[in-house]
Amino acid sequence: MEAIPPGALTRDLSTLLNLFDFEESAVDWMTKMAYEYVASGAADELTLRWNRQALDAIRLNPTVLTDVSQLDTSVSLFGTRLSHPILIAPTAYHRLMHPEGELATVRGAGAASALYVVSSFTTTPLAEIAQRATQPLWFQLYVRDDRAFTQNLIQEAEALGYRALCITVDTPTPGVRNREHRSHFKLPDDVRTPHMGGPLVEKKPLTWKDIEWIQSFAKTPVLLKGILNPDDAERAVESGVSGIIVSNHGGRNLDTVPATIDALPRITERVDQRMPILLDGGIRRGTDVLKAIALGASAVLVGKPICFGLACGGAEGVAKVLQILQHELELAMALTGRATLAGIDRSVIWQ
Ligand SMILES: Cc1cc2nc3c(=O)[nH]c(=O)nc-3n(C[C@H](O)[C@H](O)[C@H](O)COP(=O)(O)O)c2cc1C
Ligand SMILES: CCCCC(=O)C(=O)O
Repeated sequence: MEAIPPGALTRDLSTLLNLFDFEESAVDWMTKMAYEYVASGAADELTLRWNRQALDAIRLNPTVLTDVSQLDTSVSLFGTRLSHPILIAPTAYHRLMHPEGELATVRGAGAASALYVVSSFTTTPLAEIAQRATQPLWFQLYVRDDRAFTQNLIQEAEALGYRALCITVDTPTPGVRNREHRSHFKLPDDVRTPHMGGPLVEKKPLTWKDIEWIQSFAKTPVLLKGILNPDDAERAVESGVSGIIVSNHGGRNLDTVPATIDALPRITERVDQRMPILLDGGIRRGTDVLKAIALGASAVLVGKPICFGLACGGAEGVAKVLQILQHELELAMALTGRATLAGIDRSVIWQ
């Protein structure tokens, strides 16, 4: 790994005003390999681009002269009250982005009152993250062929106070990652993943039977991360899981699947309030959060911007990314005449 640039922990973030600024600045603070790993999408990166383009293409239909003097962005998920609906998506290898890795992320989450979904590929032990958490944590699970290992990992996370389990179901294999390969992605020797051992090279298929098996002993709510197909959403309801995350893995797995915001309305319709739906993919502006909620999401997650925030400024960078998005959401609510998240319905979308 190249040396961490001098002053890495004290750089000035005041000129970074939105999430795109963070991405642009992060290029200067990351190794080429780390930047390519985070920023790239699968194959021709069509889905990666569509995630953004589809959000941009949605126009808003504001209501004027409503009382927006008291904005309330809070939401309850599985019995936990959150002060805003913007969660940290699980992303691997934070020590590749900043020397403090996940310990910086969890401090940033605390400063921004954000729920943090910790990746199976964390480069910091789950216990150390939990020790420093002041906001709720969830755990993202990659199911390994060794099911006893998986069961132990789930039980370890639960015992440490992780409050929900997000099982990633869209990655029977990683996708075509040309940019990652071109930059010769390899974890530096001093960056380890204490809960995963090696990379994902699983042979035993993960199926609905495994989801039932996990639910037979899991004590915390189980969510499926990576649903795009309404039939799968229906099956998820039938399988008794507590929620789903509509996700195309940030455009990193199967290229040419639709933007998540385009997949959301059909899933919302099919699920018909039977469980909460979360969404990630391309959320960069407060208006994006508002659009996702209008189309049926209870909350959203952000992936790449958190990695870029971490690279630009450790905990402070993570907190600032989240605070910007949260503030932009408040402005979007005030300007569309919606004082609460419950008030953000489809009528806020220009049809
Ligand atoms: C660098 C990086 C690493 C990721 N690692 C994981 C992971 O370990 N587990 C997982 O379920 N998803 C992982 N994801 C996918 C994210 O959880 C999320 O679905 C996606 O990044 C959301 O899109 P966005 O980056 O446009 O916000 C990763 C994404 C990125 C960019
Ligand atoms: C095999 C997946 C590793 C982490 C991940 O989910 C990602 O890079 O998107």
